[in-house]
Parts: sequence; C-alpha cells; structure tokens
Amino acid sequence: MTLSSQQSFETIAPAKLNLFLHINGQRDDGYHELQTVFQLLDYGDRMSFTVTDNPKITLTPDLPGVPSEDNLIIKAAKLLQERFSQEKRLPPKGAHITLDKILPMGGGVGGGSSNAATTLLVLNQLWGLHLSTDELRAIGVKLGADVPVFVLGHTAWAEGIGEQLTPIELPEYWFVVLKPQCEINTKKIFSNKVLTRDTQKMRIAPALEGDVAELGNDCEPVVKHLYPEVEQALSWLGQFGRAKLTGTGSCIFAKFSSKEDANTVWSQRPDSLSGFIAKGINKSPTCSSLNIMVT
Ligand SMILES: C[C@@](CO)(OP(=O)(O)O)[C@H](O)COP(=O)(O)OP(=O)(O)OC[C@H]1O[C@@H](n2ccc(N)nc2=O)[C@H](O)[C@@H]1O
Ligand SMILES: Nc1ncnc2c1ncn2[C@@H]1O[C@H](COP(=O)(O)OP(=O)(O)O)[C@@H](O)[C@H]1O
Repeated sequence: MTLSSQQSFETIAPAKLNLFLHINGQRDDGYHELQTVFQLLDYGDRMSFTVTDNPKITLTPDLPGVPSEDNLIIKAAKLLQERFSQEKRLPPKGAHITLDKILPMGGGVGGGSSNAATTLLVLNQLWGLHLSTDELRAIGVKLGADVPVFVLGHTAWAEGIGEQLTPIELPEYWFVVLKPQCEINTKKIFSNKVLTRDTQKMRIAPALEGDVAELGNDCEPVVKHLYPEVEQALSWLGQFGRAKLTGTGSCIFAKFSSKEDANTVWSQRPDSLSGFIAKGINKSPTCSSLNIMVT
C-alpha cells in the first residue's frame, strides 16, 4: 500500500547537531557561507498528519509564542498546497496536523526546520503529489537554510548556506545535549560584527570521523560572550569530553561511545541545565518509513 492511499501518518521529526560549524564568507544577500556536518539524532518531535478534503490546514496544539501563520509547519503545508494547485489543477486537499513538541526552541537543534521538512515529505505522499526529493529540497530552502538536510533525511556534510549536501555515514555515537536557560535568535548571532566570517574552506568532506572531532564552531566565541550561561555549560560539560555549541546555540553537546557513559554524565548535570540524551543516526526515521531513497 502506498501512503497516498492512506489518510493518516505519524512519525518523528528528528533533531540535528552541527558536529562543527565553520563560517567561510558572506554572500551579497547577507547569508553566510558555511561548512558543517549535520548529525541527525534518534530524538525529536512527534507529528501526525490526517488528510482532509476541506483545503484548511490546521495544527494543534498552538506553539506558545509562535502565531499559526509564522509556524514553519503551516508555511510548509501552504507552499506545498500551491504546488498541488499548479500540478493537479484541482481544488487542494487539506490536513490536520498534531505536534508533540519536545525539542527545545531556539536551541540550535533544528526543531522548526525538521517539523517543516517532515510536513513536506509526508504531505507530498499523502496528497499524492509525487514531487522528487530535489523539488522538496528547493521548496524547503525557501523556509530556512536548515530545512533541506531534514528533507534529505540523512546525516550529511554541508556547504553553501547549508543546502549543498553530501550524505555521509558516521558511527552511531551517543550524545549528551544540554540546554542552558536561554533561547538564541539565529539572526542575532549572524549579524554580530565580531563574528568570525573568514575561516578557510576545506576542500572536501574530510575523512570525517577523526577530523570532525577536532573542529569547532565559529559562533561559539560570540555566543559565549553574549550568554554567560552557555559558557558555564560548556565548561561543565567540558570536564567529560570535547563540548561544543550546536548551530548558533543555545544547546551544547559532547559525544560518548556508549549510552552508559552518556547517562553517567547526564545524571550529574546541574539543575540549571535541561536537555536530553540521544543516539546519532545516519538515516531519518521519516525517510525510512516513507521508503525514500537517499541521493
Ligand atoms: C546556524 C544554523 C546551522 O545549522 O543552525 P541553527 O542554530 O539556526 O539551528 C543554520 O544554518 C541556520 O538555519 P535556519 O535556522 O534554517 O536559518 P534561516 O531561517 O534560513 O535564517 C535565519 C537568519 O540567519 C542568518 N543566516 C542563516 C543561515 C546562513 N547560512 N547564513 C545566515 O546569515 C540570516 O540572517 C537569516 O535571516
Ligand atoms: N514548528 C516550529 N517549531 C519550532 N520553532 C518554530 C516553529 N515554527 C516557527 N518557529 C520559530 O523558529 C524559531 C527557531 O526555531 P528552532 O528550529 O526551534 O530553533 P533553532 O533554529 O535554533 O534550531 C523559534 O524560536 C520559533 O519562533
């Protein structure tokens, strides 16, 4: 049975970590050129989708602080509805979507982008649109630089503004991800005058595992300066391994070779730090259950 003959679908929208993040320049449109590795995690928001004949897109529950029209899920569904009308020349279908948000917002783990990509992948199939993954990636990048990697649905080496992707296979390590008590606006960090913007480009996705461990995040000095709570969290986690910022923060992480080691550190964390433990995965659960080939 294909998904287009189904009416409902439930899945996890996974989180990501940036195992390192280099900023190599700035384009004329203000966006920054990056090199990074996106590591997908086996931890994320639960989402469900039910097709409706009525063209309305509804989402429950509301996300506190995010008006419905700004929610990336609604924006993604509406962009896809426009394509539906163009391709099928029929009145568009609608959807009822539920979101069980567990990922910290403004945390650099890509929750909003992952929600948007999951919406594109699932509704593409439930509405019987049959757009290719490349077409969905092109729609996704209009919603945010981080969306295409979640459409690809694979841990990846990334360049450009984060949309030029090469899938890679990494060992499935465990990560302790800690969330200091602050949310960080991506734009605020990227517009900071003293942000490093001239890290030399690496010529190729390095033989990743060893090399990536040594590489840092160019946003870290600015974020540590503006948010002392991030600096404190980094020094606490740094006692147990190499601790790094993900994206523009505020979450930080360190890698462990077993769940037990990760748990030992997690159980000792200060009360001021929330977060989660997760395993690194190569392929996203949504792409696996939708039988999408990674290319
Ligand atoms: C920095 C990264 C690294 O993974 O992650 P987060 O910390 O946000 O998760 C991403 O590139 C963020 O992607 P995303 O959160 O989708 O960003 P967008 O909505 O496209 O952009 C938000 C703002 O960040 C700036 N921006 C974003 C990406 C980029 N390559 N250069 C930029 O200068 C732009 O000012 C833009 O207005
Ligand atoms: N579905 C969504 N989930 C989370 N955030 C969303 C969503 N839609 C819009 N947003 C907005 O995007 C901002 C950044 O989202 P998020 O992906 O959680 O953080 P980050 O980009 O730091 O990983 C949020 O603070 C919120 O204002």
